[in-house]
Amino acid sequence: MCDWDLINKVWAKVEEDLAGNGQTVLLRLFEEHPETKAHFPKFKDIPLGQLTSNADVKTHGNTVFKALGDVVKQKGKHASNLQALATTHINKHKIPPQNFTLITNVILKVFAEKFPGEITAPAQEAFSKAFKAICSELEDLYKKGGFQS
Ligand code: HEM
Repeated sequence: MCDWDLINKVWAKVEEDLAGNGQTVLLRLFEEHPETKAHFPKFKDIPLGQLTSNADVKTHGNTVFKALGDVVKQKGKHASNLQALATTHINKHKIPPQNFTLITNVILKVFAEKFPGEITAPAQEAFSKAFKAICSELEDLYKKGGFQS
């Protein structure tokens, strides 16, 4: 069982600057895993250094974090949210499933740095469990969706 209440408590803090926090995560993802940037038609040809001031990165960070917040708020009853994400990321964006593990690991790292007061050991554990469950459910949906890399 994941402690969704604890996760939602931290998420309220994340929402104080949803776009900025999403932007930080995307930039860190591109920095630590440069191959992920190549999946984004809007960003793949722009050097990382220029993306820090790119408004589209912030807008997309907001989009990603809005969707992730919608998942978190379901407190585990997120099957339809994950199905929608899997469908577009399989068929439209063609994102291999292991990228979800990369981004959720980056999210945990960024949260620990930005919110040391909120990311207590139990909160870290709750997010870690929830993200693992989400990634594994997405992987199952990818298998059902016949993802071909
Ligand atoms: C926490 C995990 C993620 C969430 C919640 C998320 C959410 C979203 C949402 C809501 C959209 C727009 C609507 C749609 O097309 O479904 C989107 C678009 C997209 N996502 Fe994700 N995403 C995640 C992870 C990733 C990862 C790891 C990659 C690639 C490494 C990726 C690549 C893309 C691309 C290329 C688009 C299209 C961007 C554009 O409009 O130019 N996503 N994502």
